[in-house]
Amino acid sequence: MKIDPLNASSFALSATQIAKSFGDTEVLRNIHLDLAPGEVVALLGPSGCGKTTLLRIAAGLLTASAGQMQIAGKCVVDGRGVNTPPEGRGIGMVFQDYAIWPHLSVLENVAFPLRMRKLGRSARETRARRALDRVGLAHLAERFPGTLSGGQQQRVALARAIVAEPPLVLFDEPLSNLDRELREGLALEIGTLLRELGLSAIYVTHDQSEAFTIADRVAVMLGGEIAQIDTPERLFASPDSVDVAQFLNIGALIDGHVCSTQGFTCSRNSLKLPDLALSAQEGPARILIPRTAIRLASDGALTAQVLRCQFQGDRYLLHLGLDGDSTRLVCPTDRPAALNSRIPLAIDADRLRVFPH
Ligand SMILES: Nc1ncnc2c1ncn2[C@@H]1O[C@H](COP(=O)(O)OP(=O)(O)OP(=O)(O)O)[C@@H](O)[C@H]1O
Repeated sequence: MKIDPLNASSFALSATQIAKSFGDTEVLRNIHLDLAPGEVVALLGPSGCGKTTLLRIAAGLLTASAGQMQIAGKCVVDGRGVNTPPEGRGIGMVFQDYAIWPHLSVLENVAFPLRMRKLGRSARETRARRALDRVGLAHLAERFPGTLSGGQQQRVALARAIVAEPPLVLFDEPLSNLDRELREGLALEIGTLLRELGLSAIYVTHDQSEAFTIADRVAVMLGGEIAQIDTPERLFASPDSVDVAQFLNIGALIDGHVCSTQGFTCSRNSLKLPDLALSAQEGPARILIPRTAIRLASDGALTAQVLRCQFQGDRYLLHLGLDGDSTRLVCPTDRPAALNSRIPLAIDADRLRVFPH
């Protein structure tokens, strides 16, 4: 059977050439983003790269300067004056500051979107209790938000965002006010819940591990553009650019030269990786040595000095200096190594990436 590719109207969200400027400052440029139904995409990037601006345009809280956007097949932005207000987009939203009403009980807060959709009282209550049950808060339905912890308040906001099972849920750094342990647990729960309910979502964060936990695909945003959008695994295995590799902190980046006879030679000629079957074209290049490409091996081709041995609870991270070069590498191991000791390293050539200059 022939499967039709998705067209714009079958996407949960489809954005084309979205741009945004504040005065003379261009903050977003040429944004293309398609979300399949049931897909979760994280917008990941450093502070100021435009993640929140893009999310606010999707929410209808900001007007795009150019471009088109459809949500569940409905045009909400067309760059010629159409800008459907938030309440007309039928989306769920979860913000960093929870944005739940202190004067309403937990149940009333969660039922609120259903009230806006004119559902009867008993249907509202049944669905709100079900949503609360899904986030593990059924027992707190009658309480008021002021009596809840930060993590519980964020679950209320989550229950409210999903209660109407909207075509799209938007998350703006929802966990950044919580401590690390709670953040990790809730990120897992949110990811599971979105998948169980088959909801589509855009999730803004600057936390890589949160993005990788929750999202099917991650859009790395740099300087107002989507630099790369891919699954977490592919982003790590095949970053499209030096900037993406640097932002994701995948490994060491070394300037040098690719030569068919000598392999890779660094610019000061002190680091040579002659045995690597590099398929890159000859010439000046930067090589990425991911941390996953390095392992301790008695027959390793390189020698390095242990500059620091960092205990991380379930493993050690060795900070290494390569012989005759200022390059620093990190290598995870399950055993500690003595400071300043010299250790042999093997490099998995298949995992190296070469970026020609
Ligand atoms: N209302 C505004 N007026 C002028 N500039 C703005 C406005 N809102 C955002 N900006 C600028 O747009 C850029 C992108 O901001 P945005 O909040 O989208 O970044 P972000 O990636 O979400 O950052 P963070 O992770 O710090 O929240 C920033 O340089 C910011 O100063």
